[in-house]
Amino acid sequence: MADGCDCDRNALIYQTVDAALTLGLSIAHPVGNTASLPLQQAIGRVLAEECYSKVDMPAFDNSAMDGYAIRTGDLDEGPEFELPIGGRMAAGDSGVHNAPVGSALRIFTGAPVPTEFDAVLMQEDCSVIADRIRFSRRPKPGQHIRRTGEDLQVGTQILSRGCEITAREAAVLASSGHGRVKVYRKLRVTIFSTGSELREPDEVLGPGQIYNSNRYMLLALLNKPWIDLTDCGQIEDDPKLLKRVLEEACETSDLIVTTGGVSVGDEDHMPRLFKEIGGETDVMKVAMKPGKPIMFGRRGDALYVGLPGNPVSAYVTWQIIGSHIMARKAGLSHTQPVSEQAVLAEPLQRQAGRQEYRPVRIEGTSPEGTPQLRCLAASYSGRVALLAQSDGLAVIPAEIANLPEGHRVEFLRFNRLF
Ligand SMILES: Nc1nc2c(c(=O)[nH]1)N[C@H]1C(S)=C(S)[C@@H](COP(=O)(O)OP(=O)(O)OC[C@H]3O[C@@H](n4cnc5c(N)ncnc54)[C@H](O)[C@@H]3O)O[C@H]1N2
Ligand code: MOO
Repeated sequence: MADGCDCDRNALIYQTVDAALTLGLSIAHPVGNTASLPLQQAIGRVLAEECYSKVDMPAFDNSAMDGYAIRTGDLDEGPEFELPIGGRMAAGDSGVHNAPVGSALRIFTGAPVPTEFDAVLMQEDCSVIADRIRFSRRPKPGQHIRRTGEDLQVGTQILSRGCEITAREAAVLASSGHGRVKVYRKLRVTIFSTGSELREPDEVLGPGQIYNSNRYMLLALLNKPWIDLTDCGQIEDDPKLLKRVLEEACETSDLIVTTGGVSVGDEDHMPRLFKEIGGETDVMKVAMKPGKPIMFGRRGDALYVGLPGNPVSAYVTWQIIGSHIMARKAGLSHTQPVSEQAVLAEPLQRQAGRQEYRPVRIEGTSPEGTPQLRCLAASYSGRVALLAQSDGLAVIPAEIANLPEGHRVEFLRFNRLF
């Protein structure tokens, strides 16, 4: 399949993926504004402050089990032990009790353990006869008691600035007494797809027309609680129109993401138009496959990322470069993709020159537990159906052309990308 991807004559004048990414991150300053929100409204947003626990966790000594609290000093030699039940303590009780010395306290999980009691017996280990308990194993002092502050002490840092408040962060914030938190304001992102050939998936296609897949791919990729998205849909390859939409988007957005029109054809207007509206271009071409014509730059505080039109190229360039620029701009601190090691299930020959991100499927697992990858096609930048059949991207360094079966490669799983 001819897809415009195999011309590497100019690869040496292109920027490397690492250099482009470093540059992109250096120009993506987090949005300045922050807001203090009630925790329930802050869920999904990006934390804009360091958070410290406001309480000891646990806040008081409490029982880890339903059973009986006792004083180990009350026990005689054994082998059988017996104590009267002298009181009762449930979760939410204050911890004040009237159990006389030498008696056990009926207790439930989460209930305060009064200081004079030093062990809790699980009820499964006791038999209850009338109002007495009998048990045969001597409990260790401290058994089944969760001590004040053993999880976290008041003042300990629980979260760093720049994390996304997902379920785990929300839980620790709530448990440590944070009813409000400071978050970055939502990132204002505008998207549009350039191309006169594009139609919506519910329309009838005319000659030379295709369905716009990049629009829906970006809508899905940018569906984040910390993004305020403006979708301008499809824009014809009309320079005047494209220029107006791009200029307006630069005035109202922190980030503009477009697809198509960044290559060298007569209808590829975006680099020139961005310059004409006063934009400064930082990167024009990257030595990556797919996706060598990716551009990004800035105009005032707004960043512009122009992705190539080919759908797989657009997806890959977004995942490898664009998404990290966006994440940094939104205030997120962890922006690098998480990769793992894998091996090729078959040999691979290719043309060296560009760092390649090839769609692969996990075929099996090696005896050492490493995923074995099968490459689905050598030429794929327009084959969007392939993405849905793949598990991730195998990263092939620019200088390598021949990779034998079993060769180790870096593997980016789709479900660990943005
Ligand atoms: N002479 C050269 N031609 C091309 C080069 C080159 O270096 N020299 N690079 C090729 C590579 S690589 C790519 S990738 C494409 C990128 O071109 P553009 O970003 O300008 O994209 P378009 O030409 O607008 O579209 C390319 C291709 O993708 C289809 N497309 C565009 N938008 C969508 C969409 N929203 N949904 C689905 N498909 C879309 C479009 O119809 C084209 O087939 O340039 C090569 N050419
Ligand atoms: O078809 Mo191109 O190399 O992917 O961006």
